Amino acid sequence: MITIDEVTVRFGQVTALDAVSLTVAPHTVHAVIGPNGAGKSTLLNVLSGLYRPAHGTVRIDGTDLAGVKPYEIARLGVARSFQNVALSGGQTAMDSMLLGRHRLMRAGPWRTAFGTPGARREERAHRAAVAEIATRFGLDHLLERPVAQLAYGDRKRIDLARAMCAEPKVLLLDEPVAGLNAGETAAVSALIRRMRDEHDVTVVLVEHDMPMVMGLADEVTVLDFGRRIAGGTPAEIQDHPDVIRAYLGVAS
Ligand SMILES: Nc1ncnc2c1ncn2[C@@H]1O[C@H](COP(=O)(O)OP(=O)(O)OP(=O)(O)O)[C@@H](O)[C@H]1O
Repeated sequence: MITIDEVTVRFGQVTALDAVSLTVAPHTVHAVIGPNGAGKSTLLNVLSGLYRPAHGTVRIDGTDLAGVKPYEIARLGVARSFQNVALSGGQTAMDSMLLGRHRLMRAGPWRTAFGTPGARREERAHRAAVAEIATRFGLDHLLERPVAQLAYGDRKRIDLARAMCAEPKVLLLDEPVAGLNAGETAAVSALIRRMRDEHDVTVVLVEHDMPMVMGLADEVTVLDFGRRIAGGTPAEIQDHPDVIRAYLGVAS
């Protein structure tokens, strides 16, 4: 369970989040939507510990994130994908997904560099785990390909699989289908659904693609100018007058 209670984040004069409260139930997809600048990415950055709220508390399974460093939050089982696919050029999909397992690796850089038997064994185990996750998500044929040569949609799916390699409890997704065509969007939606249903992952999803959100999310929180203006199931929020007003850009 993620509990966000009265969280306020300011950047100088801008209040990016204004006393926002919401809860995310375990093993659900919770979408955060709203017009540009509403505070959606800021909310994800608060959950991953990148931004600190000026006020309010964030708890993940009861642990208050105040003062907890981003790498410690990752150790708690929080992984994220990025709006702009953060995969670097020459590495293969396998290399990239191995990075996703970083928090699970025990061998430090020295043991790995000297190639001790323990470190080699551990690396083999991690490679096997990556291959298994890739197979499960139908991406195994891409593992040896340099990421830079992959189609954009495949890169997005590899980035999601990389996040899954951390075996997260909570997955933060920032616009996972931005720039994808309808077929690729359906493939990513199916992947996220499986993460929730088969891997017990709790997903917080920021996304502008409304049909995708409406088809996938269990709950939706709507932000506008840093405030939470509505929340509920997709059916409950889609006819909400404040939500319609926010999207039409009419002052409420
Ligand atoms: N690091 C920062 N420094 C200064 N201002 C910021 C920073 N991050 C966000 N903001 C401001 O906070 C507000 C909320 O931004 P945020 O990126 O969270 O919105 P968003 O809903 O994710 O928008 P979009 O849909 O365009 O990505 C905006 O006014 C933005 O300019």
